This record gives sequence, structure tokens and C-alpha cells, in this order.
Amino acid sequence: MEVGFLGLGIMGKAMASRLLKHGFRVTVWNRTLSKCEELVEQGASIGETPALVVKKCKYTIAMLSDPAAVLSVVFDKDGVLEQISEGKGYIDMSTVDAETSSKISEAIIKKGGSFLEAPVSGSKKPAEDGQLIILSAGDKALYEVILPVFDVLGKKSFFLGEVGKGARMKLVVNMIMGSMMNALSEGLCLADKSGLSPQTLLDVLDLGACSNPMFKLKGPAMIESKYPPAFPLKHQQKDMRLALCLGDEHAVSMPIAAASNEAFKKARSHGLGDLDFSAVYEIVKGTAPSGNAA
Ligand SMILES: NC(=O)C1=CN([C@@H]2O[C@H](COP(=O)(O)OP(=O)(O)OC[C@H]3O[C@@H](n4cnc5c(N)ncnc54)[C@H](OP(=O)(O)O)[C@@H]3O)[C@@H](O)[C@H]2O)C=CC1
Ligand SMILES: O=CC(=O)O
Repeated sequence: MEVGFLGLGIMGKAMASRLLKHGFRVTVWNRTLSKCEELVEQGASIGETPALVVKKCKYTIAMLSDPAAVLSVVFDKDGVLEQISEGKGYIDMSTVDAETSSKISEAIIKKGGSFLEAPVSGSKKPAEDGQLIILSAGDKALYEVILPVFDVLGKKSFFLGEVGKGARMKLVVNMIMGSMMNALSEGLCLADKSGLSPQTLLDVLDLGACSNPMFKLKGPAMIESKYPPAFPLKHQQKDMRLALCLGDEHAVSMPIAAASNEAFKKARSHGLGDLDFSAVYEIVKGTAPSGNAA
């Protein structure tokens, strides 16, 4: 099967690379075209615009940063919409809000194409290892066709129903994740300031009901103030913001998420947006450098 792939950031690069390793023919595009070179070395072809990728491939996947990026890649000049037509499928795996996803779905369907949203839970390493959790919604027939691709990228794929349900599920999950990261940061800080060993706190947490892979993976690096970006903080803040909008829409009070969003925003204002989202710990500790927003 030949697939197109738009967006070779942290996630897109790992996902496209995995598809190549598993025998798919992949045509890639990235806004910064030079980032395609590594994938070309692994056997990918380049499409010079999103439109040219869609022209060449029956199925095209996108993995882009945020609502503005996914809308631009579909609707702008040389975008997806120029070449989408009957028989072609577009699968957007980026994390965006349901409204953005619906806008894209309607435009694709109007041109005769089919659309599936399929945001993922799981970060850089799960993407490299094919261990993502795929939260799809939209065209069921396209879901069935693209399953062999999802089986290479993920450990479990869900089909959640009409467009918007995948986007909303992803935002709820990431709202919880962002709040948990803030809770861990406060706990590590409180342990340290009150004369306890943060590492011992992690050991205690890991043995009890609060044990989870995220604390286990991120905790030790946080203690060392190391934040190599797996999930950039600016994207976590985008997800908190979009989840809070969803809460507004449904009149769901979310004071914990709102406070966490403030901490992520503050982290961005201190220039930590491109670091891993665990860098919010620097804000909780009060040790963030002053810097430019990212
Ligand atoms: N990293 C993670 O752990 C996870 C991320 N996600 C979600 O997946 C998506 C991608 O994340 P990730 O790979 O980490 O992000 P990165 O920031 O590493 O990559 C973002 C990608 O979007 C492209 N892009 C940004 N703005 C535009 C634009 N205006 N037009 C065209 N392309 C654009 C970038 O192109 P360029 O290279 O030119 O800047 C790049 O290819 C996000 O929605 C994120 O929330 C979901 C699960 C896990
Ligand atoms: O969206 C981020 C993730 O780790 O999942």
C-alpha cells in the first residue's frame, strides 16, 4: 500500500519511518522540506506540496502541530483540498478540537473524498515502537481500509463513531495527563522542600495505587532537570486550552485543569514551550529562567 505522510515532526518522523520499515511505500511532505531527507534515506519519496502528495497517493495521513497547521495544510494554496477526490482518503492524526476536524471532514467529503480523524495517545517512544493508542472517528469504511497501517503504528485502535469523538476523547485524555504532570511536579517539589528524597517519593508512588508509566518515565529526568522534548510543552498547553474550551461548551467546571493550564502557559512565557511538557516542574519549583514565549 502507498501512503502519503504530511508532517515530519517528532511524531510524524517516527510514524513514517515505522511505515517504511514495515514495507509501506511512503511519500512524505514537511513544511520545512529539508526534514524529508532523513526519510528519503530510509526509502521514502518526496511530494513537494500537500496537493502533490494527495495526487500521488490514495491515502494520506497528516500529523501536524495544531488547528492552525491542519487547516492551512488542507485549505491553503497547494493544499490537500486541491487534489482530494472520489476514492481518496485523508486521515488526520494530529491533536485538534472537534470543530476543526469537522470543518476538514465536511470539505473533504464535499469533494468526494473520505475522512477519518485519528489522534493518538502515546509519545515519541511509543510511536517508534508501534505502541500508540489510536482514537479514530469518521468514515468507518476508511477505518477498515487503513487498519493495516494502524496495526503497524499502534497497539490498539478504537473506532469511536462520528467525526469529533476521536478529537474529544484525545482532549479529555490529555487534560487528565496535563493535570497529573502538575500534581507530580507539586509532589516532587513538596517532598524536596520538606526534607524528603524526591527519588524515594517516586519509588513509593511506583509501588502503590498511583503507579503509572508516565511518572516512572518522566520522574527521574525531572529530578535531574532534564527535559528532552518527547511531547513538547507548547502542544500540551494547546491540548489543555482546547479541553477547557470543550469544558466551557458543556458547562463542565474543571478547576484543576484550569490551574494546570496556567502553569503550562507560564512555562511557555518563560521560553520552555519547546522542552518536554514535564518542564512545567521548573515553574512549580520557581526555577524557570526568564525567556521568550514558545
Ligand atoms: N509528541 C508527542 O508526544 C505527541 C504529540 N501528539 C500530537 O501530534 C501532533 C504533532 O506533534 P509533534 O510531532 O510532537 O509536533 P512537532 O512540533 O514536533 O511537529 C509539528 C509538525 O507540524 C508542522 N507544522 C507546524 N505548523 C505548520 C503549518 N502552519 N503548516 C504546515 N506544517 C506545520 C511542523 O513543520 P516544520 O517542521 O516545518 O516546523 C512539523 O512537521 C500535535 O498535534 C501533538 O499535539 C500526540 C501524541 C503524542
Ligand atoms: O499527546 C501526548 C501523549 O503523550 O499522548
